Amino acid sequence: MKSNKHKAPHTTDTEFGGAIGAACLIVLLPLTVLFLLSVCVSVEGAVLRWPPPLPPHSDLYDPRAVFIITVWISTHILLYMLPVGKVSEGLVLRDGSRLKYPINGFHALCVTTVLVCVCVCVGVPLALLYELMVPLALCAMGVAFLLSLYLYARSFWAPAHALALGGNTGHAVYDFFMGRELNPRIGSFDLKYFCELRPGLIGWVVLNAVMLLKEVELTGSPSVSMLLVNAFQLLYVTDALWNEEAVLSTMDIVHDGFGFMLAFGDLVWVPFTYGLQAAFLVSHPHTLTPFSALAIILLNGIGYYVFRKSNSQKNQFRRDPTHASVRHLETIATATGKRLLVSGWWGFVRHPNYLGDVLMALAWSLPCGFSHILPYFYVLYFSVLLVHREARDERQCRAKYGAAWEAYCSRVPYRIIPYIY
Ligand SMILES: NC(=O)C1=CN([C@@H]2O[C@H](COP(=O)(O)OP(=O)(O)OC[C@H]3O[C@@H](n4cnc5c(N)ncnc54)[C@H](OP(=O)(O)O)[C@@H]3O)[C@@H](O)[C@H]2O)C=CC1
Ligand SMILES: CC(C)CCC[C@@H](C)[C@H]1CC=C2C3=C(CC[C@@]21C)[C@@]1(C)CC[C@H](O)C(C)(C)[C@@H]1CC3
Repeated sequence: MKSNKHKAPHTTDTEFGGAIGAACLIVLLPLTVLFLLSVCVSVEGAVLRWPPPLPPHSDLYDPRAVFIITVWISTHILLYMLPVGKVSEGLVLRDGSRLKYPINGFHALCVTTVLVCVCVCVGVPLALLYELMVPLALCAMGVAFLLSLYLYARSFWAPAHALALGGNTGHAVYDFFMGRELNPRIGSFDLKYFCELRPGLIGWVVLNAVMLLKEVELTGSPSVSMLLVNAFQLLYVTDALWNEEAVLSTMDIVHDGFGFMLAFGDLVWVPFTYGLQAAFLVSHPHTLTPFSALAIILLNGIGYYVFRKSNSQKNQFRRDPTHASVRHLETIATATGKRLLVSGWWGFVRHPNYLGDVLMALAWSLPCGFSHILPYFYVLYFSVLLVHREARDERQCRAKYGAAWEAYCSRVPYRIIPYIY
């Protein structure tokens, strides 16, 4: 083992309640997924019922789930490695180098869509996956745990400059959770980038389609609520993969190490909790009036518009501040040489992209009605995640930009919601 002891970044600030918080999350996150899935398919759908309707032991493991997860991940590894689409460079790393990333996630989504359609046409019983949700989630958890152990172990062989600034306290549990290595790669295969956008994100919309097929099997036709949830979330995932290059400048890729938090988040949390609304609608049908359907479509449209426009404006500005679409915007200089936007979307609130995202999250829950809290899990969790993320980003920007950041905050006082927060 190489000794990086003297050069490796040593983290002293911790998040998520430090080692104890991380240990609790490592146990609680998988239990939460199992709990949510079990409540979701139960007839009551009541989160407060005690004891919760947990599945019997015999329903936890199914060899078919192991087979499906293996085929799924292998297919996406193959699609990632296909020499299709362009290759883009990430941001400059601490050692001055830039990594190369394949931009072919949208192709992977298209191929997956074709494969799903073929399966439906030739009569593969995809709706069966509804009954396999718990074993599938458990199997994905196994993959996330094994991957995290591998990532933690291999990080001790990584050079000091390849370690993340945030996951190196020396405390094993905390570092395992946060991730020690920034961009772990096997050859040119980037494990974090692959997991962030492929198996989990695409898996989420495929599971949504499974819920739709299950509803059709049970009732003969899809409900408007189910169609809306599927369409909204498909739009979100398609957008992420269409704008795949933009993910290269997100906090997860640029700042966070790859450890249990992201491995579990990408491979389990996203596919098995982000689509709970569709799973809920299978066992709790809800009929929307045309007026409420239109109002929900409008809300999702506004959310998407704010999310996309603000993200694109910042990405364009960071790529080329002289571009015609951004050069008229007012900015302030920072000591780093980078400028901060203080007009346009980023002069409205400090995180307009979060505002748009949370409006969409609400629009994804409303098609399920107001009889249960469960379909609102995503919007509640997501609000907490964004408030926490905003605070992390604020800390990093204050450290990076100092007085210029203070000036930005006094020019744009609200963080996410104008006049409220
Ligand atoms: N669905 C989900 O589960 C999740 C979705 N998301 C979404 O991902 C997207 C990306 O979010 P995230 O990575 O958190 O962060 P952002 O895209 O909001 O990026 C924050 C960075 O933008 C730059 N920045 C901030 N203010 C300005 C300004 N005024 N002018 C120019 N640059 C500025 C700073 O970086 P620098 O100056 O170094 O360029 C800052 O660190 C969001 O739309 C979010 O909603 C995020 C998390 C989870
Ligand atoms: C389980 C933990 C408590 C939390 C894990 C958080 C992760 C699930 C999220 C952290 C940042 C994410 C992003 C997206 C998905 C969720 C995670 C991985 C994202 C890929 C969704 C689609 C968007 O368009 C995006 C901007 C590309 C997102 C990037 C951040």
